[in-house]
Amino acid sequence: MITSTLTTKQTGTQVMTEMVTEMPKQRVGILGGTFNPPHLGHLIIADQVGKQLGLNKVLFMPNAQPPHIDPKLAIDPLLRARMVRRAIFGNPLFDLEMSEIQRGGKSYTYDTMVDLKTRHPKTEYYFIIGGDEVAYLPKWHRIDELAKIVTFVGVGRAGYKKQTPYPVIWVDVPTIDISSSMIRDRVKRRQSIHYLVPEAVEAYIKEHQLYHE
Ligand SMILES: Nc1ncnc2c1ncn2[C@@H]1O[C@H](COP(=O)(O)OP(=O)(O)OP(=O)(O)O)[C@@H](O)[C@H]1O
Ligand SMILES: O=C(O)c1ccc[n+]([C@@H]2O[C@H](COP(=O)([O-])O)[C@@H](O)[C@H]2O)c1
Repeated sequence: MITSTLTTKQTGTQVMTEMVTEMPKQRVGILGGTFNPPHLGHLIIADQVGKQLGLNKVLFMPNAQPPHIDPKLAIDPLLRARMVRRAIFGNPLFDLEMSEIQRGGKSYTYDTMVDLKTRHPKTEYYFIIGGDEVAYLPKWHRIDELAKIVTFVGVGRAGYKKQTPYPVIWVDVPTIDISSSMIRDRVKRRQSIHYLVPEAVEAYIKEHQLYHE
């Protein structure tokens, strides 16, 4: 905010006036996920949505504990976050958002978005979800309130239905049938995951012997 002193022409009196130089409104995408591990499907949807909607940033936000999945299936959040950091490295549109991991416990999106909106009230958030997940929105914690503070962005995924009682912006992205469960399964069976995950993630999985059982 810039405050300047002006002298008005008619009265000659000195008045303080505030020339408020507003920060331009930030439009930020959030790709929340378990990222167990991150794969090319995640990178493609985040990049496509960010560019097609002209967003300032897309934040990859690994959860601490996925709300509706058996937490035992997800490896340590810090390992998942490190893989995400490696996966997004070099793309200036992308950043890592650690607030769910820092908060710990079950990562309900409503709690996270209230926290982010409180810290960044002028930012508009676009919450990106795979088309398969859109069908489950009615089951999300405090979904009616969440729908008022974020805009949902749905992206195509094989076998999804575009039906939801909540407003969703649909963005067309090339369909890529890769999932984290498929990657885990391939590692377990000693099959190649090359070109399915970024090379740095492949190296990390190998180095730390992840998903071998
Ligand atoms: N190939 C894909 N195409 C479109 N959306 C995807 C794809 N993979 C993941 N997503 C979406 O990205 C978000 C985060 O996904 P998540 O980290 O749970 O990975 P996942 O591949 O769905 O994992 P899992 O196979 O373990 O369920 C979710 O909204 C999910 O629907
Ligand atoms: O808040 C909820 O009730 C809720 C229920 C299911 C999923 N989510 C969020 O949706 C994102 C994708 O979830 P997942 O399980 O596919 O990794 C992730 O950020 C989850 O925290 C959130």
